[in-house]
This record gives sequence, C-alpha cells and structure tokens, in this order.
Amino acid sequence: MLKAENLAVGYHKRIVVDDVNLEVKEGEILAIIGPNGVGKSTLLKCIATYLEPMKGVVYLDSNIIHKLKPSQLAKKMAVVLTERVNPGNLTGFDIIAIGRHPYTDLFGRLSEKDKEIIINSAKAVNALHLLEKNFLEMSDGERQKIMIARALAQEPKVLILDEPTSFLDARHKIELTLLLRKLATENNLAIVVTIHDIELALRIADKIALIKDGKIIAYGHPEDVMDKETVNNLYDIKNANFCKEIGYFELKNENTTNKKVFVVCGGGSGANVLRYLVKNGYKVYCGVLHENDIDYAIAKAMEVEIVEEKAYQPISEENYNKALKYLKMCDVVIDTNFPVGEMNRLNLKLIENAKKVIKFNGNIEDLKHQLSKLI
Ligand SMILES: Nc1ncnc2c1ncn2[C@@H]1O[C@H](COP(=O)(O)OP(=O)(O)OP(=O)(O)O)[C@@H](O)[C@H]1O
Repeated sequence: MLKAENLAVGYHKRIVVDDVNLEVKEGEILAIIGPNGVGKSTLLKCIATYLEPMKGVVYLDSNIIHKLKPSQLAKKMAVVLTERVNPGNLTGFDIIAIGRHPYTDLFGRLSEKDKEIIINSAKAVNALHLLEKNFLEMSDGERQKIMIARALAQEPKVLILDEPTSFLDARHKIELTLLLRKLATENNLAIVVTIHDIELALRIADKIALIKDGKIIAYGHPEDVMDKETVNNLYDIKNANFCKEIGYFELKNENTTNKKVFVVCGGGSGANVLRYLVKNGYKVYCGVLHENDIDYAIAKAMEVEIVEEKAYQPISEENYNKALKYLKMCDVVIDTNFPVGEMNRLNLKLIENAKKVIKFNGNIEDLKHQLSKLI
C-alpha cells in the first residue's frame, strides 16, 4: 500500500534521516518512534508529500506519491499534524466538512451524501455532540477528535498522524489508541503514526520503526524489536531499564539509604513492593523466583539481586541456601503473600529465618509505616 524505498529526508541539503525502507499495508499501523529532534516529523512530512525526498521514492500503491496531483492524493491519503490550528469561527461540522473538499463541486457545496459522511466521521470518533460546537471553544482532546474526523471524511486509504496523543490525558490517549486500532482493523486503513509514548506504541502498532542517529536502527513487530538493549540504547537511558514483559521502564535498584530488604514474592505479588523500595533507595534482594515469573522480569529490569531458580519445583537446596545468605544480610524481610505451591514451600521456610518480617497487606502506606518502625 505505502512503501518507502531508500528514502532520505531533510532540509536545505542536510539529510536528517537516511536509508529509510518501510512498508505499511492495508489494516496495519506503523509507529515511528525515537528521541526528540531525531527526524520523526520530517520523515512523516516527506511521506505526506509536504517535503520532497532528498533521495529515494515513496510509493502509494504503485504510484510515486510525490508525482500524484494533490486532488488525486487527497482521495487516498489524509494527514493530521500536531500543530495547533486556528481556523477562525468554525464549528466541528464545518471543520469535518473541509475533509469533503476533494469530492465537492467548484463552489464547495455539500451533497446529502457528503453530509452523511461528515456525520458518520464524527460518529466514528465519538464526536457527534461536537458538531455544533465552536472549534475554538473545544478542549485539546475534542479538537483532536474533530481533526481525525476531518481526515476520515476524506475517505482515505492511508492515514498519517504526527503525535496524535501529545495533548491528551490518559483516558483520551486510550480512546484514541483504540480508535486507531479500530480504523485499521475495521476500515482497513493503513496508518502511519509518530508517537512518543512507547507503551502505547507497543500496544497498538503492527510494525514499529525506531529512529536514531539519522537512521532506522530497528524495524519490525514491536514484540520482536523492543527489547531492553534496543530501547535503552534508543533513548540513551542510564538509570532505568526497559522491561519487555510489561512494556515499560523500571528504575534501577540503587542503594542510597544503606538499608537492605529481602522480598519474598512471586506471580506479581511483589511488583508494587519492589517499585516502592527501589524508588526510595533501599537495597533490594529477592527470590527465590522462577525465570518465567512476572516479579522476576520486573526485578531483573530493576537490577535487583535475585536468587533465581531455572528448574520448576521444588527450589533447590543450593538456591535455598543462597537466598538464606542474602536474607540474613538484610535488615528486614517482606512477605508479599506470594502464591504457595510446591515451588514456594521452601520460600515459606526461608521467612522463618528472618530477623524481622513485614507481612505486606497490599497497602504501601502501611508498608512505609512498618519499615520506618523496624529500620
Ligand atoms: N523546517 C525546518 N527547517 C530546517 N530544519 C528543520 C525544520 N524542521 C525541523 N528541522 C530540524 O530537523 C531535525 C528533525 O526534526 P523533527 O521535527 O523531524 O524531529 P522529531 O523527531 O519529530 O522531534 P520531536 O520528537 O521533538 O517532535 C531537527 O534537527 C530540527 O531542528
């Protein structure tokens, strides 16, 4: 559907991103990710024909996109940029109606069919209530919906969006994310989107292109591409690690308080405890954890000292003793109500050896209080 081949983009003979080879098919979302100023918008603007390529070609179906007439292109591709627009005294309906321009007569008259498409576009983004509202009096989230509805009214095959979530709160971000997914899956649109929020990108994109140092450093399914090394390297992150299993970052375990805590956890029972301790500078040890456990993945991303069990049940004598050694070094042990199966019976026994135990009841305020009493 849309394909970039050996593309170089930039300004005034300065190449910003070189050697771009990407493809997005009908029903797919391609997310372009990278640090500030790396050239995501420049690439998008070139694909959207606002900039000529410095090298290479962009194809839309089998046509060279930069050679298509604007009137031809407008029926195939719609673009939503981040820039805040000030269209004057127009309603939501008027703005969406602009999307019908490629189809209206010389005088821009709207047919009944055009009006129906405008209403349906508003409906698709859940914005029927905004049709009569003045655009200038809308919130950022409302405006974003109207701009996307305007793009949909063009009845495009390809939708290009630059940072569509940048002014949106959590709820509207999720709504927009679901909307893009729906447009790709149900309307078979090919969508190219730049996005800062890698957590969202991971969840909506079929393909992801990571840009750094003037080139695409990784391209493919987000689940394949976004591992710890790639994401840390992309953003030059030093004090956190990308955790592939949860699709987000965890802070590193740094001992700034000189207080040592051993956490017995498993199956996610330790996630919030580990985050609280690491965030507050405790030196954290944990285990015994199986390497497929979600707490293991989180602790690993935090670079917590983990006693790790590779074989399933029961915990080996060697690992039990290693955990016991760590546990005895620690000021306190936190029992997080981990699931007790065959694998964890020795973990229960382990806790009996602790000098001081906190039984975590799910409330971090209580944990904080108990920690301050004990150490
Ligand atoms: N109109 C322009 N003329 C010249 N240089 C520009 C122009 N627009 C952007 N640039 C430069 O091109 C580079 C890439 O900018 P671009 O806006 O594409 O980055 P980005 O990855 O989208 O950044 P951000 O995440 O901050 O939005 C930057 O060095 C920027 O200064």
